[in-house]
Amino acid sequence: MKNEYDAILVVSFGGPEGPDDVIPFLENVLRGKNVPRERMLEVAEHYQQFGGVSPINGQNRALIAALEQELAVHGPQLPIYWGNRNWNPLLPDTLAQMKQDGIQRALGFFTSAFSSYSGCRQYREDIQRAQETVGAGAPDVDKLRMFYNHPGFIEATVERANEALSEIPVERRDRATILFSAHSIPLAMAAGCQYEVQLAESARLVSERLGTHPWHLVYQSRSGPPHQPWLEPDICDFITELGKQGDVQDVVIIPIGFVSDHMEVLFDLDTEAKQVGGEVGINVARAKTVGVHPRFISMIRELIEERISGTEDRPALGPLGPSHDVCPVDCCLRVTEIKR
Ligand SMILES: C=CC1=C(C)c2cc3[nH]c(cc4nc(cc5[nH]c(cc1n2)c(C)c5CCC(=O)O)C(CCC(=O)O)=C4C)c(C)c3C=C
Ligand SMILES: [Fe+2]
Ligand SMILES: [Fe+2]
Repeated sequence: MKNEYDAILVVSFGGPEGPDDVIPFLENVLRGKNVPRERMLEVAEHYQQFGGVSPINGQNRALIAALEQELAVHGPQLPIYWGNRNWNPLLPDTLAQMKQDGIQRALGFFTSAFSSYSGCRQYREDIQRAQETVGAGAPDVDKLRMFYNHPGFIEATVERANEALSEIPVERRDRATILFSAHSIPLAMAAGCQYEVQLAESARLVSERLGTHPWHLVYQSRSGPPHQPWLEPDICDFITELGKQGDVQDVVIIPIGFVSDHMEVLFDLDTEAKQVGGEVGINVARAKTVGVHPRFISMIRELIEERISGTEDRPALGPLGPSHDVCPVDCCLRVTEIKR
């Protein structure tokens, strides 16, 4: 069966592009979320230390340029649009432009490899709201499947990890501990999705291709009030604990939960986690995210082709199989409280 599409829509998070954007951006991010204002101001300070500019928008521009090139060479010949949840270009403006250009049905690539409310359902809600804002004639958008176990994502991550491992002195390299890091979320939210299961599976798939390193899945960028439980262990606490145990010399962080080196990677890992490593006598190296790795870009093209052709051949590594194309009604529900 063949599906007709006339565009690709890259759907992402957005980030500030100057000091005056920081607070309004963070207010957009945190609208409706239970996060103390002090935490927001603390995060604002991280952004201000980098001139109020998050690299995420530039990284998405680079991703789109690389994908345009990939589609120009291999097809399908489709225009690529880009819309964000939290900062310009915002999804309603992008969908209005798509309507003006006569686009009727697009395939959506979300910059999240893992299923969560934030990375799946919330983006679908954002698109729906944008369609309502644009009104009649707004394009339909079908989301591409989650790619946490796609060979393209795993192979690109493995290559990035090997680059970071090569920074460790060769005589110590095989003993380096690997920390796979992902954005923490409230435990209640985690109960409504496959986030932890998928993260653990990606980490396993990558680690088995790296050799026999000890490895752990850890979390970063926690934002909730202190009484609310979020996914743990926190990466900085974990490195501190490794330091106390005294038998780990080198740690390689793989930011498996993210696809580009945005502010949460630069600040929470390169600044904070590396500083903690220094304090406890552990050398910390950090692998780059997949970014515009050619295998990651070819994976996006493969996901597009697979969906257009309707083929049954949908590559996925490991036992969990390919993720669904169309989210079931209860996919990535926003659970705010765990029922006991
Ligand atoms: C309740 C859950 C979350 C809160 C609160 C939250 C706050 C928060 N997040 C950022 C910046 C980023 N978050 C990103 C990804 C991301 N965030 C959550 C959850 C919460 N964040 C999840 C589950 C994820 C992963 C899925 C996804 O949407 O990507 C990202 C990366 C986005 C990307 O496209 O790569 C950023 C950047 C801030 C500044 C913030 C509030 C202080
Ligand atoms: Fe976040
Ligand atoms: Fe989902």
